[in-house]
Amino acid sequence: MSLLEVDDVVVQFGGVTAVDHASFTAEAGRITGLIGPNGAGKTTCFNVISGLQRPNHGTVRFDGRTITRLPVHRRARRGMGRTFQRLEAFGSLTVRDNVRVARDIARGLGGLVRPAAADVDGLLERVGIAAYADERADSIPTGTARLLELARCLASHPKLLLLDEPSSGLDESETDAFGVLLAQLAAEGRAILMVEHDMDLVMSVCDDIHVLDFGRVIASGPPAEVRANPQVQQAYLGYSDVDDPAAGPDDTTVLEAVR
Ligand SMILES: Nc1ncnc2c1ncn2[C@@H]1O[C@H](COP(=O)(O)OP(=O)(O)OP(=O)(O)O)[C@@H](O)[C@H]1O
Repeated sequence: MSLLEVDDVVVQFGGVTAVDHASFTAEAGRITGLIGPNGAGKTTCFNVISGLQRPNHGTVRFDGRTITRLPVHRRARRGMGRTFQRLEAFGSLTVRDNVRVARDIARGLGGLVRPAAADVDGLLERVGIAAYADERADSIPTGTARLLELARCLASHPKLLLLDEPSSGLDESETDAFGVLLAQLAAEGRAILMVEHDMDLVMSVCDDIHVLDFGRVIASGPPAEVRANPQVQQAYLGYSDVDDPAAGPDDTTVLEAVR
């Protein structure tokens, strides 16, 4: 059984079908990519999983239980953590205090079993931003702020990490370090589900990838299989090297060109 199961989910906004009978999973100990062109429905799927958006149809199961109608805070209590495309840190607090607040909120959500207090400085060290501990959160670079979001998320000991464009704002070497960190976080047993536009990162760190297009899952599988899928190439660039093998770049370039 997968830690997260999204089953036949439909979300409609008026006449727009943002998610169209989408089914996919994320497994403990693995990094799963959710990719697709702009407007494909990735953020809406994240909202359905985290409880911000009620689906018109379909089911979300987490850790063996149906959570489709569970409010956000109860999902968090069960072990779901999320970072957002838009940064959510408290700008006037220091980086360290931001993580401290996240930790304290998570402990407050703890219900019968309060999670152990996370080691705040240890978390800053872990995501590589200890040098910014005493800086105000609104004064740090965007890439660092994304790592702060990750540290805040980790402070609640999530079983599932939902990461929305976590690498945007990171430079190349920071992205490489981030990839290593993700692999470690997954190896410790967490499930990571990531929406990410950096195809190099997606292809190098993900164990499984689901591709959305117009709200539908058009491909699921390991990176090499997804990268070679003509429907995926078509969805991204309106080009398939199966239609005309001589017409375009090789499939690595096709996906890299999306960035
Ligand atoms: N609250 C809303 N009201 C109306 N339409 C919406 C709403 N949220 C999303 N949509 C529409 O649903 C579709 C899917 O949007 P969504 O933001 O989930 O896509 P996405 O894959 O995350 O895109 P991006 O990569 O640009 O963030 C789009 O057509 C979008 O315009």
